[in-house]
Parts: sequence; structure tokens; C-alpha cells
Amino acid sequence: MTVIYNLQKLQPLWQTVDPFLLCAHHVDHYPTGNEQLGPNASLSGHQLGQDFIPLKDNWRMYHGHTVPGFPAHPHRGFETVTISRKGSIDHFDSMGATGRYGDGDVQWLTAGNGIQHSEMFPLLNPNNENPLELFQIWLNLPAKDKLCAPMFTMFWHESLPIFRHRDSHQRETQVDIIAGTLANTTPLSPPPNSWAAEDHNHVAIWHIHMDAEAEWQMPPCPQGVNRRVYYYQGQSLTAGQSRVTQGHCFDVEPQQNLSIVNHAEPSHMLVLQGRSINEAIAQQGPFVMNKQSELMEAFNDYQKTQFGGWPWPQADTTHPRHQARFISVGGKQDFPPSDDGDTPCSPSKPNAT
Ligand SMILES: O=C(Oc1cc(O)cc(O)c1C(=O)O)c1ccc(O)c(O)c1
Repeated sequence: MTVIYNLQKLQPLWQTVDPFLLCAHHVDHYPTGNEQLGPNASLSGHQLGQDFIPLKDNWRMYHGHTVPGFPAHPHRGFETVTISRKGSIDHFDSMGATGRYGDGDVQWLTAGNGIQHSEMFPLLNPNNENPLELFQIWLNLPAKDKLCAPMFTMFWHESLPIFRHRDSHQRETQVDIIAGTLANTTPLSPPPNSWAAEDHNHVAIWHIHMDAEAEWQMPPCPQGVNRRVYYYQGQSLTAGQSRVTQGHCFDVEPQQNLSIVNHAEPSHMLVLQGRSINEAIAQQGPFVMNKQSELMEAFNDYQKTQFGGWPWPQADTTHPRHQARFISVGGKQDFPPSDDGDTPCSPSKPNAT
């Protein structure tokens, strides 16, 4: 029996289904970093401010001019989940929260009634290349929660639950659990207004790594839950009875086990799963509401209040090169768990270029 369907080639912005709105996978091979933490290379050939297509190098500046990334911009009506895999991200927002995270950490930001934030990718290594890889996922909020208070949540990679399975040949499948229980592995708590906060919505965000030739059965989920698998790195595998090559996504019949047999190369997949919110969507750029009139209200409110303003020196502010990972929210600092029990240093003043 076929248990996968809608097999399709991945588009530059990965195609998503309700309750997800967007999934961007950024992979950039940045060169060494300069004094300003930007690329130590010529920027000619990059369409500065709008550099999304790597025409010249295999890296992009996105909306950045000096440092790559996304300088201050607003959101309303949904959540961003940023899964860093390689490299660092400097966060600043209109609530006064800031931080540096990366290398597997996950930031979950409930934009709710409105927030401005910046996400810059500082190139911290002046002597070597600065690879960056991250996923930015937009998870919709239901009408009842679209205007909730914004909230900043950080999952340090040291605390993320990991599910591990070894097949009969000791080949491993590892699943990093950002949301959604898998077998007996439960996730960290999502933000309280998230669609993921209600168990019966079965929201899952899983990052899967399978050894070459590993075999694993993804357990079923309830009828009516959308489960989409993005196969983005590897060579090929068999999902159910279908051969799938890297660079494709497919949907899974929820009520059946999905057998995955990996072929000769290690494979990486992302799973986005959840019950549909099933409400009308009115979207313009960074605002996602249910009706046109609510979009107008969003633009008017943003013009009037700037969603709290911008309390930082610049729209593309970064932290100093040697700043370790941290967050500061509501004046309270938090650091990744350390093995040696040492208290990490407090953050220093941010950079203004
Ligand atoms: O790239 C797009 O979205 C983003 C990805 C990020 O990693 C951070 C961000 O702040 C954004 C963003 O807010 O735009 C994107 C979004 C929509 C779209 O039509 C695109 O072509 C790209």
C-alpha cells in the first residue's frame, strides 16, 4: 500500500501546508569575517538590501548591507521558529530582548499582536570560513491568538530532546525534537499561545538524520493531521514503497507507520506536522491575519506604534565578536547549560557599525 503522496520537487521557499506558512532553508558558505563581522570579500555582484539569489558567490547578504541577515522588520499574527544548524544569529527586538544563538539552538518567537526583530548572521571567524545553515519556519496562529502578547523563547541545543533508534545492523536514526512527541521522547514546552501548545493539534517539528542504509519506522499520527517530510540532503531512500531522491518533499498517510529505508549516503530530513487551523488567511508580507480589514489595522498600528519602537543603536546591530551565546529577556539573562558549572560572562555592549 502506498503511504506517501504529493511527491514534489522542493521549491526555493519550501512549499508548506496549514498550519505552516513558510519554510526557508538558508545554506551559505561565507568567507572569513571582517572587522564589522561581514564577509571579508567584495560585495560587488550582490544586490545589496535584496540579495536572495547567489549569482556570484555561494553566499547571500539577504537584506543586510554590511553583515548578512535580516535587519529590523515587523511581524504580526504568527510565530517564527528558527532552527540554527551552523553559524551564529544575533537577535534584537522591540521588546528589548536580545541574544546570540547558533549551532543547533532553536528560537521560537510568538509575534502575536506585533513585534519588530532583527536576525543578523555575524561572521565570527576572521581566519576561516563561516558556514551558515538554518531553517526559518512560520507557524500560523489561530484567530483567537493572533493578537496575543509577543513572546521570546529559546531552546538551547544542549536541552533539546533527541530520539535515537538503532536498527538490527546498529545503523542509527537520530531525531532532534523541536516540537511534538515521538515515541516516548517529549518536547520542551512550546510558547503558551502557540498552535503547538494544544496536544490535540499534534504539531511536530522534527529534524531527522539517518545513517547510510539505516532503517526506521515513523509511527502513525491521528487521522486528519498533515505530515510533510522534506528530504533535503543525502542521495536517495525508500519511503513506504516509493523511491525518493534528495531535493523532494512528500506527504504521509497519517494513520500508517511509514517505513524509511535509507540508501548509500547519510540523509537529512525535516518533518513539519500539524492539524490544520482551517481559517481564512489574509497575508501581506510580514503580517498574517484572517481578513483584509485586519491587515489594514496591522499596517495602521505598525505606523502608529512601530510595535514598541527600536531601542537598539541600528537596524542591523550585532554583538561583539567574542560574545558567547546568551539571551536577555525582560532584563533577565539566560545562558546555555555549561558542563563545568561556570557562570558565563554577562554580555557586553552591542556593536554599531
Ligand atoms: O527568507 C524569507 O523569510 C525570512 C527568512 C529568515 O531566515 C528570516 C526572516 O526574517 C525572513 C523574513 O522575515 O522575510 C522570505 C520570506 C518571504 C518571501 O516571499 C521570501 O522570498 C523570502
